[in-house]
Amino acid sequence: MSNFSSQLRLSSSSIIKRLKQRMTMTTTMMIDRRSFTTAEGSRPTIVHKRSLDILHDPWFNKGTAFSMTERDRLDLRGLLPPNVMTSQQQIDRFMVDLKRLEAQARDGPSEPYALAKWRILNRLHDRNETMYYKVLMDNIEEYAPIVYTPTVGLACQNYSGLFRRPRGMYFSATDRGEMMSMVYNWPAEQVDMIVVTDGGRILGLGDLGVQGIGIAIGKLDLYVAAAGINPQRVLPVMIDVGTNNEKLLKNPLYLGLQEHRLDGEEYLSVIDEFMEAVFTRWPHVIVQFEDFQSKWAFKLLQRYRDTYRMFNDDVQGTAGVAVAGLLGAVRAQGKPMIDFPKQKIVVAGAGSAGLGVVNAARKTMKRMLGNNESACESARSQFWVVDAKGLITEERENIDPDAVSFARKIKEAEHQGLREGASLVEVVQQVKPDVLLGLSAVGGLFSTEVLEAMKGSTSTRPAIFAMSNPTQNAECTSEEAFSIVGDNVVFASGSPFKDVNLGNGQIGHSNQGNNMYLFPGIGLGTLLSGSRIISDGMLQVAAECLAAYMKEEDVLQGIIYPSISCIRDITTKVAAAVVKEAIREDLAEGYRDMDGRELQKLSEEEIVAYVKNNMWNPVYPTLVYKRD
Ligand SMILES: NC(=O)C1=CN([C@@H]2O[C@H](COP(=O)(O)OP(=O)(O)OC[C@H]3O[C@@H](n4cnc5c(N)ncnc54)[C@H](O)[C@@H]3O)[C@@H](O)[C@H]2O)C=CC1
Ligand SMILES: CC(=O)C(=O)O
Ligand SMILES: [Mg+2]
Repeated sequence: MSNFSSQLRLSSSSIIKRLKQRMTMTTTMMIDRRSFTTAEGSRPTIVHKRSLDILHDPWFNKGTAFSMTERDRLDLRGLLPPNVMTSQQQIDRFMVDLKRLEAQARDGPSEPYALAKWRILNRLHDRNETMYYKVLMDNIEEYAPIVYTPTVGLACQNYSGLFRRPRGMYFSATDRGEMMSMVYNWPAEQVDMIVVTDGGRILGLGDLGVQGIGIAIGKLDLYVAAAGINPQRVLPVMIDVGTNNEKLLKNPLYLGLQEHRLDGEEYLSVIDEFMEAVFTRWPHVIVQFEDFQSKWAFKLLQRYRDTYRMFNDDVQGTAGVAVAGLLGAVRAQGKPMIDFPKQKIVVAGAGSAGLGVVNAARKTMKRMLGNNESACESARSQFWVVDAKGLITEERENIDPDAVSFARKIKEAEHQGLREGASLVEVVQQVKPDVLLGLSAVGGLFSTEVLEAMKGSTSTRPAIFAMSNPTQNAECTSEEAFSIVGDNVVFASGSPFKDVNLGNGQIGHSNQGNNMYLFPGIGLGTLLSGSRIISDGMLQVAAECLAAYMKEEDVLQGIIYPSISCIRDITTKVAAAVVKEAIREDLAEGYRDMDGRELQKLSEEEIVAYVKNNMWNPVYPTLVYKRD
């Protein structure tokens, strides 16, 4: 270590102090009409509106929590009931209303009940963002399944009916040639994070067209809650290129373009124009691609990843989360992670998610085996990929070009007693895998027969990952996995399931294996590092960080993912790991007044402090009016 860097370490607490000061200064300097302070809530925010305009602006509205002096300052006196409430009293009042719904739902949780909760939360989101995120963050275990999977799926399916107030931006095929100017219609001067979808494949629910904007909103809710991205700097985007969903095409109340999806070069030109427009207005923004059909997911990722700050959550986020879970499943067997390359893995589903997972898991095995040719071959031979047509081998006719490198050699298949197109149950029976992982979007695909076949697994602790969303699309339930395969199973699913009571005081743990554990940290880490691209290395360290987060004693009990209540903590760590890797790869150009060179000087501890200090918290700032 150089003298300089050891001195740096010695004085790390003073540097953290310096960091804090600098970041406070940055906040002050950057105050614009839309920004407001975060942690302390004491620094005033300048607003350029008053009276009812303030009450109708969810970015600034505090409702009954406006103090009397603020009511005077902002011409609000008389426009609100006189009793000034604390933010906690406001939340208590809101929760009484929400919980009343629970008491009325005598049949227990049901879809209409979940959707009613979504509507109540959505209305709060429209009225008062600070309070909305406070409620969400304080009750994340209860409300993540409402604003995110599974209920967000239901909300998307019903979006044309549920739509009240717009949120986010809509770019459509009819806006070609206009995007560069219309992007300036968005009121925020600064946008850090965009989640964009074309609605082509929303969760496992298929083509939902324009209604898919709900998933972009739900993902960004997690960016705010988990990563502390300022809600005034997130932008959900729907690119409406039409829909091939016949029901929507015929529905007179559908809100999107009622024409078939654009394809080929026409489609690409729309997405190209959108990317150029948003990166022209906000050169530092990060764009997360979400729920595109697989045929576009891979193509667009290849097209943009070396030029723009973007990633595909379904391909790359899911891959990292799955790899972390697969490593956990090895540890749950009492084995070291380095034994991962010995695992036999059957994957059902060869779309953006399934192939993304196999690709990343193979790379991890290869690295563990020494990264040479034989390591590559060895890693390849551990995976068996099955799609709607059965086992994928080199004999597959008209094989999807994205799946070619995952096809088994016909000799290998025969050696295993299998053939092209063998059914999932046959593959499981013959391979006797350690892990059965589903990303097929087919609810119940892991039938009793398939799960019975998993009893033949050569693992001491077979793992079942039913990762498809939402709940009804999960390949099996946790109850089915434990009751059919056995108490020793390691279980994970994309949408949450309850733990299973195994009797004798034992619990079968239901883990949630969802990309929500990575995408917020990948986004935040990229933002704060100022990396121009999102490298494989940055994604890799994110996955490793998630894997390392789990403690040995938990993993041995079959707990391979953290509880969602830790999501802010895990996101902080993932983001710090991503920043560190971007610095190591010399990609980090810095963020605001923390330039690349300053970043290079930070110790690990300082990087974590830097991340934490840049996370937004739901605290009402003091508002001060100034004329435009
Ligand atoms: N847990 C998580 O974090 C994530 C879960 N997902 C879920 O993964 C699912 C798939 O997403 P994509 O790959 O983008 O969709 P996709 O539609 O591109 O792929 C589905 C794949 O499943 C295959 N399949 C269909 N029927 C099958 C059957 N009977 N047996 C075996 N395979 C079958 C299809 O041939 C295709 O290869 C969705 O339900 C999505 O919600 C996606 C991303 C993240
Ligand atoms: C979780 C997610 O990204 C999906 O199901 O598509
Ligand atoms: Mg997705």
